[in-house]
Amino acid sequence: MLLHFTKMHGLGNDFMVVDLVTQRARLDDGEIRRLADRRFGVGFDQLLVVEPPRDPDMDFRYRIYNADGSEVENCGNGARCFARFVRDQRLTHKHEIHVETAGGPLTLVVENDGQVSVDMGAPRFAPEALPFDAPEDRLVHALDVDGERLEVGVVSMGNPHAVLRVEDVESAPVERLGPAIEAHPRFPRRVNAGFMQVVSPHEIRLRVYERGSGETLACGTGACAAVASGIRQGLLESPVTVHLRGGDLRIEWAGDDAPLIMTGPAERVFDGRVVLN
Ligand SMILES: N[C@H](CCC[C@H](N)C(=O)O)C(=O)O
Repeated sequence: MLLHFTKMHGLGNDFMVVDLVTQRARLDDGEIRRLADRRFGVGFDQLLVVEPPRDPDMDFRYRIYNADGSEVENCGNGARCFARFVRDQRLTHKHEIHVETAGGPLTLVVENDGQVSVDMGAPRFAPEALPFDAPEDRLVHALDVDGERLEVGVVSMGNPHAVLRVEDVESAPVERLGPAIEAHPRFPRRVNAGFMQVVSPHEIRLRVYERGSGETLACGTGACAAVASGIRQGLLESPVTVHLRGGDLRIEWAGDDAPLIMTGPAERVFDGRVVLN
C-alpha cells in the first residue's frame, strides 16, 4: 500500500504528516519506528496523523507519535505544522482551527504572515498532572540524577516536562542528563527534559531532550513549560523569546489559569509517498 505524506518542520523539529481524512492506513508502533528511522524510513522526530473529529464541534482530531512509536498528548511545533498542513491540503479554509488532541482541545490561528499562534492551554504544576512522584506542588523539586542532586521545575502542557536551569545551554550536559531525567523512576510515564539558560526576564535559551525522540532542534511544549516555570519562579516576565537550536519562539502567559500562547513558523519541505508493509 502507498501512503501519501508531507514532510514538515517547526524550527527544525521535523514531522511526517499523514492525512487519514482522505486516506486509510493502520500504523502500529513497529511501523512508526521503521518510518521514523532516518536511513531505513522517512525520518522524523514525530509522526502527526490528521483524522476526522470525534466531537462535531471540532474541525479535526490529530494524533502525535514519537520516533519510538509512543503516542503522546501534545506537540507544540507539531500543532503549528498541523494547522499549515490542513489549510495547504484544502482540508479547511478556516484561519481559526479547533482540534482534538490526546492532551485536550487546541485552538490554532494561522496568521497572514505565515506564522501560527497556538493557544496551548494553561500549564499544570501539580505533580499528579505529569505524573511525577512527589508529595506536593513546589516551585522546584529536588531530583537525584546520575549521582547529582538537581532542582527541576515540573510542568504539564498535556505532556510532561522537567525544566532544569543551567548557566550555559551550550556546555550543559544534555547528552548525559537528558536520558537520565527522561527515564527517571519518579516519572512513571517518562518526561521531556528542558535545559533553560535565563538571558534576561524576557529571553531564554533552551535545549530539550525529548521523551521518545532524544534531543530535538526545538520543542514547542518544552518552550511553554520552561517559560511557565520561569515566570512562576520569578525569573521571567511575559512575553518571552525562547532561543532554541532551530530558531526562536514567542511565548506569552498572563499567569495562573491563563493559557500560554505560542507563536512561530511552520514549514513544508516536500510531499512524498511511502510503501507500507
Ligand atoms: N516528545 C514529546 C512530544 C513532542 C513534543 C515536541 N516536539 C513539541 O514541539 O512540543 C513527548 O513525548 O511528550
